Amino acid sequence: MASSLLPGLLSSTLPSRTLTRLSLQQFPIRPTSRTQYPSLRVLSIASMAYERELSVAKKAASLASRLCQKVQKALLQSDVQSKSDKSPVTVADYGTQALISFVLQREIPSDSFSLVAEEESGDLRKEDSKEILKRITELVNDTLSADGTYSLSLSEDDVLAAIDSGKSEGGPHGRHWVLDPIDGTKGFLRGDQYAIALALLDEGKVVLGVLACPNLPSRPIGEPEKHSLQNSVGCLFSASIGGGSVLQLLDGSSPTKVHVSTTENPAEASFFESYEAAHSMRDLSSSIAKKLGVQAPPVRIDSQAKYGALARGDGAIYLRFPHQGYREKIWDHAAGYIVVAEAGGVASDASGKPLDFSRGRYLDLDTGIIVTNQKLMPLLLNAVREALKEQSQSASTL
Ligand SMILES: Nc1ncnc2c1ncn2[C@@H]1O[C@H](COP(=O)(O)O)[C@@H](OP(=O)(O)O)[C@H]1O
Ligand SMILES: [Mg+2]
Ligand SMILES: [Mg+2]
Ligand SMILES: [Mg+2]
Repeated sequence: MASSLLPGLLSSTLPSRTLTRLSLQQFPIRPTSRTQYPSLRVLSIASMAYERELSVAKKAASLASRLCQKVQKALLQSDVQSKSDKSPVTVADYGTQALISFVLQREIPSDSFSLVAEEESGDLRKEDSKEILKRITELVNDTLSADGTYSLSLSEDDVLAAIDSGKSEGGPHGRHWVLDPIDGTKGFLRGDQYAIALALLDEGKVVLGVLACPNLPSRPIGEPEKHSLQNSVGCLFSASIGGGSVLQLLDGSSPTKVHVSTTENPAEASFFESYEAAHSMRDLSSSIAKKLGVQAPPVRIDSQAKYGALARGDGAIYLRFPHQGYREKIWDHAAGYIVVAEAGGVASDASGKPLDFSRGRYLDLDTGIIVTNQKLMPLLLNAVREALKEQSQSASTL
């Protein structure tokens, strides 16, 4: 588990000869009044089986959202790198992954710690990344010390090791944390929506999920602004299996249970899709929406904030149809999936098969992902089937 992270972590605080005999349990957590999350009411309505894991996941995601907000406020060009697949990655993606990996290992010590996460440290270990690594380490340490829970400081090696703890392959056995440190990095860079998405798999099933959406308004998307008090931003969705889905504000307001829209009438339903046109085929979504009789234009926002918004009923449908050849990763959906499922929604691939998170880092699925409420799902599946048939017919006549 934390073996790779632990020695470096402790090296600044302990004589090296003591390192082999120490475990993380020997460093008790010291909560302060500021870090006492308003978790009591949440825990009373959430499944007790994963109570501790859920509370740690919420704490980790909340801390990470502070780190991300700080970076988003003062985004510098030097904070952004381009990965080998040309997608952007920022100091906040790396910092969040290191921070959450550290908090999980520290607070839930386990010999079989496993984390399936998006980022890895390869680029940060290069000679020209020294400055960026220093900045990430400072960000992580500043966030930890501002919180007051931890009195130690991570070294650059600790940060690299914490990031690389996310290399697990996941799979159908045992427990695996699943993390997208910033989902919607493009939205984050634009100053729009993004989410910190953390879930836990147990024997191949998603058993809890936390979605921190620092820029998501507390009022429903699309609803006109009313009173200034209702205009706060920063939502924390959390769910554990059998415990329902809960929304609280990142500023710590009291939690409330959320439920997906109960509409049975597609004409009243609005649908979400990616803000980025390259991430989902818009002509296909629009053909599906038309067949269903959806009247409203699509609501386009980045990240798993779409799942959060759907879970509280802001819209009734989420359509995601990546271009051919794109393979969905489990961290792009695990947390959002359980937040919606526990709010009474259903998610499946385009052929109606449930999403299977037990097959490793990828979600191997048929064509796309669709999410809605129980009543609309059969209608939606019919519309998807017809639209896909038409799409393949028109492709074969070209
Ligand atoms: N061509 C593509 N098709 C579908 N999804 C893509 C994509 N390129 C990137 N993505 C994924 O889309 C995620 C963002 O989702 P959304 O479109 O809902 O905002 C990205 O997550 P990251 O931002 O974590 O890399 C990335 O994993
Ligand atoms: Mg990415
Ligand atoms: Mg993502
Ligand atoms: Mg990401």
